[in-house]
Amino acid sequence: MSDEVKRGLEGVVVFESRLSYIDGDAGELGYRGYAIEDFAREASYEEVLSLLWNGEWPTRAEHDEFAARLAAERDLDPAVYDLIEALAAQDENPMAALRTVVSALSASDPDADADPADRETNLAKGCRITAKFPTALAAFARLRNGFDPVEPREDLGHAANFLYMLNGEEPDEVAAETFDTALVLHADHGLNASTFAAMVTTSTMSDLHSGVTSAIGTLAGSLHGGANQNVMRMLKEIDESDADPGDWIESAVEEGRRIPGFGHRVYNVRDPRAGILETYSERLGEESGDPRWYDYSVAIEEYMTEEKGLAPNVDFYSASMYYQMGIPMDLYTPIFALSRVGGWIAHMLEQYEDNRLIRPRAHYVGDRGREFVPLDER
Ligand SMILES: CC(=O)SCCNC(=O)CCNC(=O)[C@H](O)C(C)(C)COP(=O)(O)OP(=O)(O)OC[C@H]1O[C@@H](n2cnc3c(N)ncnc32)[C@H](O)[C@@H]1OP(=O)(O)O
Ligand SMILES: O=C([O-])CC(=O)C(=O)O
Repeated sequence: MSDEVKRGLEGVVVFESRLSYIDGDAGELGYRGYAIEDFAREASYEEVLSLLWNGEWPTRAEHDEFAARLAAERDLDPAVYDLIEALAAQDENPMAALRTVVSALSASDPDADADPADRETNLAKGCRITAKFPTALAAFARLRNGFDPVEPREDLGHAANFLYMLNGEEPDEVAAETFDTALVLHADHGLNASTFAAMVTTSTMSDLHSGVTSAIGTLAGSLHGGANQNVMRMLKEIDESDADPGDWIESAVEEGRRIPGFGHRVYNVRDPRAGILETYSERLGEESGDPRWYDYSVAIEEYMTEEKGLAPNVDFYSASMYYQMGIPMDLYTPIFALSRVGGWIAHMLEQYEDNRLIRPRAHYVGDRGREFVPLDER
């Protein structure tokens, strides 16, 4: 057994998967063999869920049936609303609130005690978790601002319904489609840290709610999903400084700051999702007549790419896009979770089919053979 330490498990291959294909040198990403550029603008999040969970794009009839099933699961138990109200009253961090709520959802799940590996039960549970996420997050966001939650509407798609519940008014078609594309692009990405956390949990034959709870906690950090809100905080900092964005970023890098939205463990080139999100950020700036946030982003990218050899990841342009859609900054990471929950569940479903406990080793470098001295003799 080798004691070579692979820090951060870099380059270690631990599973076979049929879910997402990533070529980090070519900047390519596909779900189940379909390149994201070919479907991201056209396929809905519901279609992508079907593709990830079942392996094929749904037919129209399958899609309508699945979308209706998902929409019918959006309601929350009154006890869950009470919990959300208590978390909002404490002004809890939204990712912590979402993590707590998902854990609590298992209490009212009809299949909570079922065999954790049963595929049909997990598809039903997965549907419920995915459907209830947006309702919980929108209710939390409204309650903390002193507004009543807005009941979900079954006649709206997943993306449009979230914006409706968040803002209390139905989004226009462009906003709904833009948000839907963001959900599609964030849905899966191989063995990223949060997916891996879910899979470590699953590997003990624990259940879906536990896996999703582990994953949310892992997505929250600033090196992973938490970077999107930090990108926007950086853009605001630049705006408030009145400095030229190129000069600002140069000083920040010289000070040794880690620039959110840049660098990636797998991509050595531009993340293909960034290119698509960039087009939305640019368009929103043009439409509002205030291209500032997009322009700052472009200036930062130019500097980071040319001077540091670091390219933007998915979190970079999603930030200015969400900001221009009027979404509060601290909801960007929970919104990432609203989408990625589909990928987490897909990987857990795949893993239950052929599970083995995940249990790596540490190379022990501490002392051995030390003599124990009882408490009162120390
Ligand atoms: C959805 C997602 O999770 S996408 C990633 C979101 N996270 C971010 O955007 C946070 C900023 N980026 C980063 O911190 C990193 O690029 C990560 C965590 C994404 C990838 O990290 P790793 O593969 O472990 O690379 P690591 O952290 O070892 O960095 C390698 C080198 O590049 C530098 N580097 C990497 N990213 C950045 C960055 N964003 N800003 C400045 N320097 C960076 C590191 O300082 C390091 O330099 P060194 O070798 O001189 O010390
Ligand atoms: O794959 C990763 O390490 C991070 C990432 O881009 C994602 O989770 O979407």
